Amino acid sequence: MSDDRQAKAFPVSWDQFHRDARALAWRLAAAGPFVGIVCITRGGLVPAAIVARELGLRLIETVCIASYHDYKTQGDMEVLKPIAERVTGAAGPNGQGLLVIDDLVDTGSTARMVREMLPKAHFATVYAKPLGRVLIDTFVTEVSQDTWIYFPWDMGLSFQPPIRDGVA
Ligand SMILES: O=P(O)(O)OC[C@H]1O[C@H](OP(=O)(O)OP(=O)(O)O)[C@H](O)[C@@H]1O
Ligand SMILES: Nc1nc2[nH]cnc2c(=O)[nH]1
Ligand SMILES: [Mg+2]
Repeated sequence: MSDDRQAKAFPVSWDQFHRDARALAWRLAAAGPFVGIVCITRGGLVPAAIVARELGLRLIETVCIASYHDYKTQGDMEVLKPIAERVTGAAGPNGQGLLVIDDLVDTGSTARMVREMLPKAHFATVYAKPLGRVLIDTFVTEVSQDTWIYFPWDMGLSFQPPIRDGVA
């Protein structure tokens, strides 16, 4: 989503993210068991840590994919690091028993690419937009396609001018 005129901002605090990632873990507890996690970097690292703690999983792998090279603009997908054979070897055929985690699915391009690597894995995200949600087995909150989610690791506290100062 790159049209700023339509974009709705959805800022997520650390507290909120922790609650939502825990809610994801509750849902995944009923969908497992899983032999390990493959998190899609970088956004998947934080929810993967929370879910791994809740589900007692210690085999954690990354698949490193870059696509949004500029803020809000998706470019060519690049796999910077594939999934280690040692991890796929611990799972069933085609990734059966592996849990793939990302922070969100938007257009679905990232999830689609990882799905090709692990067709039978269970895909989970904390947030989902309509275009990509069909690719995800478990998610917590759906937001509209014209929403931009701001994660707590992308934000900081800043001064807000009093409302009165903005009133003409
Ligand atoms: O469904 P899509 O349209 O593919 O978009 C979703 C992906 O975009 C973001 O990652 P990004 O590529 O920005 O990299 P990052 O996780 O390193 O921030 C997000 O973390 C997802 O991985
Ligand atoms: N932070 C963030 N990254 C994204 N990548 C694709 N969609 C989004 C989004 O809504 N927020
Ligand atoms: Mg990402």
